[in-house]
Amino acid sequence: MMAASTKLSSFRLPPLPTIGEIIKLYNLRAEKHLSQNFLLDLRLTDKIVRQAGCLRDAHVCEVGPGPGGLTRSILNAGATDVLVVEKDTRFISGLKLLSEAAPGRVRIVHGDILTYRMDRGFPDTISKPWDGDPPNLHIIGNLPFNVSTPLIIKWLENIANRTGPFAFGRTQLTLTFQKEVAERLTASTGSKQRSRLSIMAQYLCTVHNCFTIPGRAFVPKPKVDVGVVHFTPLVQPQIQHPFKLVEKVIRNVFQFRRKYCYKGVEKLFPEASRFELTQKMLQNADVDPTLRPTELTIPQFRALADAYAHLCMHEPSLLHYEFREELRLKPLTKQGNKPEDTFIMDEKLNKNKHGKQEKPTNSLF
Ligand SMILES: C[S@@+](CC[C@H](N)C(=O)[O-])C[C@H]1O[C@@H](n2cnc3c(N)ncnc32)[C@H](O)[C@@H]1O
Repeated sequence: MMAASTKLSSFRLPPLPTIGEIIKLYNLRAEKHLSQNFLLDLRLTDKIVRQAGCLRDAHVCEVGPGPGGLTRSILNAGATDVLVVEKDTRFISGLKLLSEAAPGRVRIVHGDILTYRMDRGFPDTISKPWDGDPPNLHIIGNLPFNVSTPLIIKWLENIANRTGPFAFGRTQLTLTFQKEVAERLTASTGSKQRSRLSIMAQYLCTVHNCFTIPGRAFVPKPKVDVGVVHFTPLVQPQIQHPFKLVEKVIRNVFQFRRKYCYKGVEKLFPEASRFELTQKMLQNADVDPTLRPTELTIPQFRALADAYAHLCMHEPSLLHYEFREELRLKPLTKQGNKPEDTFIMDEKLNKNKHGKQEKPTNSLF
C-alpha cells in the first residue's frame, strides 16, 4: 500500500502557475464559437478524472485541453502518455509549459478532434481483444458544447465498427455534456428525456451519468449545468445490425416523439407499400403500434431492427428510401401528413396537447 502511494506521488507535477494565472499570462479570453468554458477548480477536474477509474500508466486522449486544468488532473492520476487535441492555437504555449513539467508524458496535437485519426495516435501494443478487459486507453474531455453531440455519434459509430479509438478495444470515455444531453444519454424507458440519443448510446455501451457540475463552476459561466458521463462499450451490442441501419430505424421511430410509434415506423417505407410493410414490420417485431417511442425498450428496438433488416433483405431498395428526402422533393399537401395516416387510429391521439398535428421533429437527438 505504502509503495503504491509513493509510486503515485512520483507522478505529481512540480509547482506550476495556477490555471487562472495561465489564462492571464497568455491573455486567453474565452472564444464563444469554440464553446470555451474553463474549469479552474482542480478539485473538480480531479473528480472528473476519478470517474475514469485507475489511470496509473494509462494512455489518455484529452479532447480540448484549453489552459490545461483537466490535463493536470490526468497527469496527477498517473497517466504516462497524455495526447491532447486542441483546436485553438492560443493554448499551445501553455500546454508546452505543462509538457515540460511532465517530460515525455504530454503530446500536443494542434488540430480538430472531429477529424483527428486517433487510431494512429497510440501504439498497437496497447490493444486488447474486444471481448477482454478494456485497454489502458481512455478518452477524457470537458467537451466543447458545439461538438459534443456530433462527436459522441461519431464515436458510437466507431464503437459499432470497432474503428478509430476502438480499434484498440473497448476504450472507455469520460466526457462532459450539457446536463440535458447527459440526461438523454442515460434516460431509461418511459422517462421524459428518453430520446434517439438514449437508444443509440445504450445499445452499444454501459452509460453512467456520474455527477452534475453547476454552470457557476465554469469561467465564463455557461447558461446550463453540465453532466459528466462515463461510457464503456459493451462486448455484445444489444442490437447486432450495421450502425447505419440501426440509426435509421431509431431516427424514424423517434420522428414523432409524442405519437404512437407506428407513425414513425411508417416513414421507413415508400407511400405505395407503407401500410402493408408497417403492419408486417410491427407484427414480426411483436411491438404494440400504440406504444410511444419513449416507451419502447432496447429489446423492442432490437426486434424492430430485426424486422426491418428482414424486409430489406427481400426488398433491398428499401434501405435507400428516406422519407425526409421524399418530403423535400414533394411538399406536404394542405392537410399536413394526413394522407399518410394509413393506420386507423383515434385522430385525437395524433395531435399534440395544443390540438395541432405534430410535425416530424427536426432536432437531431
Ligand atoms: C469547454 S472548453 C474546456 C477547456 C479545458 N479542458 C477545461 O476544462 O477548462 C473546450 C475546449 O475545446 C477546444 N475545442 C473546441 N472545439 C474543438 C475541436 N473541434 N477540436 C479540438 N478542440 C476543440 C476549445 O478551444 C477549448 O479549449
